[in-house]
Amino acid sequence: MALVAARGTLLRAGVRLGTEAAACGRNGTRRSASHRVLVEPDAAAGIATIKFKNPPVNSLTLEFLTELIICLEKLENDKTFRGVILTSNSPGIFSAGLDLREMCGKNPAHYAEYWRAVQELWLKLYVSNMILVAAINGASPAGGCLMSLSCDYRVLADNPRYKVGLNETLLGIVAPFWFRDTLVNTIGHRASERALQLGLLFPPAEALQVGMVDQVVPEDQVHSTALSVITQWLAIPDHARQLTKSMMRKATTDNLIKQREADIQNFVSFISRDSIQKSLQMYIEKLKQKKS
Ligand SMILES: CCCCCCCCCCC/C=C/C(=O)SCCNC(=O)CCNC(=O)[C@H](O)C(C)(C)COP(=O)(O)OP(=O)(O)OC[C@H]1O[C@@H](n2cnc3c(N)ncnc32)[C@H](O)[C@@H]1OP(=O)(O)O
Repeated sequence: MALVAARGTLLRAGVRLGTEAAACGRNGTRRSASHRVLVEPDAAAGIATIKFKNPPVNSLTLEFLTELIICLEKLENDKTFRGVILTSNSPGIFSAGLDLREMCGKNPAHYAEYWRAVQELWLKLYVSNMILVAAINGASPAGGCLMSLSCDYRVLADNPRYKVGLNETLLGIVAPFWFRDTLVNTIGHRASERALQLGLLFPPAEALQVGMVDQVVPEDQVHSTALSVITQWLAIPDHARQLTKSMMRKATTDNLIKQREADIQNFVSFISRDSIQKSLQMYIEKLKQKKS
C-alpha cells in the first residue's frame, strides 16, 4: 500500500520505475539510477550503505523521501542485506531535515501527501528488521536528526559544526508527538523536555553526553566505525534481535499508525495557518541572509 503510494509520487515526479530498483542492486557495484539515493551494496558482508545525495543540503523533499522509502523497502525485502549504514554523500551536511519549501506556499493536498511520506519514512526506519547505523558526517537538524534517532546506533563525526537536535521551536513550529516519542525513547523525558522546548542543537561532545549519539569519532573514521558497529550487531541472531527491537519500539509506531490520518489532518491545518507560513518564510529568508 505504502509502496504503491510512493510509486505514484515517483511517477508524478517523473522518475522511471524499474530504474530505481537497480540502485539497490546487489552485485557490489554502485548503481545510481535513483537520483538522490546512492546505494553501495556489499552482498558478501550483508551490508548496504545508503548515501543521501539531494543537494545542496539533503533536505527531505517529497522526491527524496519517496526514493528513500522505496530503497529501504527493497533492501528490507532482500534477505541478502541484514544491515544498513545511512550517511551523506556530501560530508558537511547529513540532512537539513524536512524541506522548508515543501511546507510553504503549497495547497492542503500537497501538505497531506508530503506528511504521509514523512510518516512513512519514519515507520520504515524505526521498526526496520535490519540493523540501521547512522554515520552522521555533517549537520543534522530536525528531520535529519529524526532519521538518525530512528536508527539502532549513531556515530557522529567530531566537528563542532556538526550539530544534531530537534530545533523545530526555533522555526516557530512544533515537533509532532512521534518525533517527541523517538527522542524520549533515546535520551529520556527530562532531557527531551529541555531539548525540545529550547530547540537545542547539540555539538558532538554535548550530543554524546546527553545520549543523542552513541559515539563521536574523528571525521575520517565515521564510516569505518559504523561498519565495525554493524559487524558486532550482525553477530547476534537476527530473530532474537528483531523480536527484541520490535518489543522496544512497536508501541511507539503503533501509536502513530492508529492515528495516522488525524496526524495528517493536524499537520495540514497547523502548517496552513497564516502565522506558521509567515514564520517559515521568515526562517527561509534568514537562511538566505546568512549567506550575504
Ligand atoms: C499542535 C501540534 C501540531 C503539530 C503538527 C506538526 C507541525 C510541523 C512539524 C514539522 C517538523 C519539521 C521538521 C523539520 O525538519 S523542519 C526543517 C528544519 N531544518 C533546519 O532548521 C535547517 C535549516 N538549515 C540550516 O541550518 C543550514 O542550511 C545547514 C546547517 C543545514 C547548512 O548550512 P550551509 O551554510 O551549508 O547552507 P545554507 O544555509 O547556505 O543553505 C543552502 C541552501 O539550502 C537551503 N536550505 C537549507 N535548509 C533547508 C531546508 N530544511 N529546506 C529547504 N531548503 C533548505 C537554504 O535556504 C539555501 O538555499 P538558497 O541557496 O536558495 O539560499
